[in-house]
Formats: sequence, C-alpha cells, structure tokens
Amino acid sequence: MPVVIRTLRQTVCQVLQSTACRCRKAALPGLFPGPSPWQLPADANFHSASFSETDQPRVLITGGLGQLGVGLANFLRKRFGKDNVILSDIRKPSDHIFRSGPFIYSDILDYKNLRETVVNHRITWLLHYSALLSAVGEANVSLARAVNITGLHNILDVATEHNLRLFVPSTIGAFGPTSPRDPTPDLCTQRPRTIYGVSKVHAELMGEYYHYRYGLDFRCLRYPGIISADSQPGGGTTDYAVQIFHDAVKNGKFECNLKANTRLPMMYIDDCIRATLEVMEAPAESLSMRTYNVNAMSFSPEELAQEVLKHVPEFQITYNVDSVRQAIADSWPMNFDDSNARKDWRWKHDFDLPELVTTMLNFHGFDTRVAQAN
Ligand SMILES: NC(=O)C1=CN([C@@H]2O[C@H](COP(=O)(O)OP(=O)(O)OC[C@H]3O[C@@H](n4cnc5c(N)ncnc54)[C@H](O)[C@@H]3O)[C@@H](O)[C@H]2O)C=CC1
Ligand SMILES: CC(=O)[C@H](N)C(=O)O
Repeated sequence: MPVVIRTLRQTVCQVLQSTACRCRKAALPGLFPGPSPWQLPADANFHSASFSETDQPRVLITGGLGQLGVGLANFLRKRFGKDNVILSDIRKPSDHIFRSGPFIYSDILDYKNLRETVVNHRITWLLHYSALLSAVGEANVSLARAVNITGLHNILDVATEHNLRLFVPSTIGAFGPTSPRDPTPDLCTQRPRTIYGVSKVHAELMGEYYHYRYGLDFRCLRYPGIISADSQPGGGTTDYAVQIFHDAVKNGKFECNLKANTRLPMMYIDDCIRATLEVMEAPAESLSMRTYNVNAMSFSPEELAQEVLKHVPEFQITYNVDSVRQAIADSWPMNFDDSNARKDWRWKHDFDLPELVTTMLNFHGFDTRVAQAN
C-alpha cells in the first residue's frame, strides 16, 4: 500500500477512535450507580487493573459451583496460577473445592457485592456462568428471568465499568423451532420458546451491543450439551447424556427422558473448557464475530446407547419421555455449524463419540479394555 494512503488511513482511524472514545465517555454517565470511571478525568481511571498492568489475567467465575465452573477453574488455575482464579457462587462449596483455591460468595443480583468483588480482587477477566438452565427455567420462570436477565445486566455494567474481558456462554437453546436445525449456522432466525433460550438471545445481543456501543470486550460461545464425568448437570434437556454413564456402570440399565431418535449437538467438558480459553485468548482482530457456535458431535439416545453397549454388553435402555424436555429438544438444533469458529480462531474438538464413551466409562470405574477383550 503506498505510504500516502497508509498515512491517510491511519489519520482517519485515529480521528474515528478519538471520536468513538468521546462518545463512549459522554454516553455512560448515569449508567452506573455511584462515581464511575467515566465521570472522572480520563487519567484518573485508576480502579481497573488493565491487562498491561498485570502479567496474568485475574479471573472471576460466577455460578462456579455448577456443572462447568469447577473444571474451568482447575484448568485456568494450572494456566494462570491458583490465586489468580476466583470461583464464586451463592451456594456453599464442598471442603474439597474450598481447599483447592480461592472461593467467595457472590450473588450476581447484588450489584454492590459484585462491584466490591471486582475491585477488591483486581479482576480483569469475568467468566459469567450463573444461570438457570432450560428445564429448571421452565419450572421457575420468574427466578430464571431474574438470574438470567437482570443478573446479566449487572454483569455487563460491572464489566464495562471496570474494563473487563467478559465471557458469557450461550447455548444451542438460543435457537427455536423456526431456526434451521440441520445444520444451524451462527446467523439465522432465533425465536426460542424457553425462558432460558430467550434470556440467552438477550445476552448475545446485549453483549454485542455493549461491545459496539461502549467497547466492552465481550466474547460468547454457544455451547452444545456438555458431558462431564465428575460434576452433575444443573437441570437441562441434555442431562440424560451425563446420567446414562452413571446408571450404565452402576445398574447396567438406564431410563431415558427423551425419545430414542432425538438428535442433539454434544461436547465433552475438556473440549468445552479448552474452547472457552481459546476464544478468551484469541487476538481481537481474529474475531469476525463476538458470538460463535462451537461443536464436537451430534447423537441421539439410541446411538449413544449403541456405543455404550459395545463396552457394557448387558446394558439396557428404556424410554419414559418427559414432555417438557422433549418439546424443548425438538425445537433445538440437530447439528451445529461451527465453521466460523474453526476458521477464525482455529477451533478443533478432540473428543468424538467413541472417545467420549470410553473416557466416561473409565472415569466411572469401568475398564473398557477388559470389556472389549471379552
Ligand atoms: N451444562 C451445559 O450443558 C451447558 C451450559 N451452558 C451455560 O454454561 C453456564 C454454566 O452452566 P452449568 O455449570 O451447567 O450450570 P449449572 O446450572 O450447573 O450452574 C449454575 C450455577 O449458577 C448459580 N447461581 C444461581 N443463581 C445465582 C445467583 N443469583 N448468583 C450467583 N450464582 C447463581 C447456581 O448456584 C449454580 O451453581 C450457564 O450459563 C449455561 O447456560 C450452555 C450450554 C450448555
Ligand atoms: C444445552 C444446554 O444449554 C443445557 N445443557 C440444557 O440442556 O439446558
């Protein structure tokens, strides 16, 4: 590119950036309770430790005692140091979790408490995991609305106020019966019919709005159903794919609450946690979007049962369909198109169905090598 054009381009960019900066400061007074950095002179923005000030991110995980948070904290602690990753929740942690690294009480509905936590612990990354999932959300819509929507507003405000990098997981549940289901691309109709799905579409849109309007470093992945061995699911539609392994090993049989041919996108927890760290560490210029589908595999209960049967020959599956969960599953994607994540930040899953099944059975104490040799 000729030097003159390059210089002109840089000048235009600088002007645009300084205008954007002024707009952002002008727009924010009044958005946050109490004195906010935006109401102070620019050089007095002292209470957010920016990335350049610290070697490692200082991470806060909200809703960290659910299915995904503890595994995520363990992974991030290996990478960034134990004391740099704080797990938080409104529930009481087990002794083991309490001893394994910093844990604090934090209710996302209490803005002052959230702000105190971010300030006192000099947080730079916020991974926001608190939520009510699809099935429990339908059983308690007003609580789901409060936690998933009002709570998210607090998270967006505190993250913007303190210049945090913010990760909010979305879900296959952010799509609905009018979305293309096989496959479901990143950008398409999203008209979910659960409070969970509606709140997640809201989170995606609000996060992107804050990104474009205030410069918030918002990053979001739509996870498929996540399968974990050492943590229990919190009341979702894909929970059967975790429970089946416990029951196969313990009782040799499993009663499934979805129909045999209900196909849904799924992922092993190690892939999910790695995807989360990878998108958090991706250079901003590699992200052509702020909300990405990520996927690993798709299967139905009968296909999962067939794979379990290869290792546990006496295994039996029966079906007792839960109409609420079935209606939800029938409106969700069957296959998830995550080609943008694979292209932009080189997402690649490690676990397909056979590896998932052997890993889960081995974790539950079932020796798959012995079973296959017999
Ligand atoms: N597990 C999965 O298959 C998938 C999970 N996700 C998302 O990942 C995130 C984490 O999911 P899970 O760990 O499975 O959820 P979970 O339901 O197991 O855990 C959620 C946690 O949020 C906490 N919580 C509830 N109200 C709170 C409040 N007022 N303040 C602070 N914490 C509160 C609960 O105590 C619970 O420990 C959620 O946002 C979920 O939507 C997305 C797709 C799939
Ligand atoms: C896929 C999800 O978001 C969750 N596991 C649920 O089933 O609600």
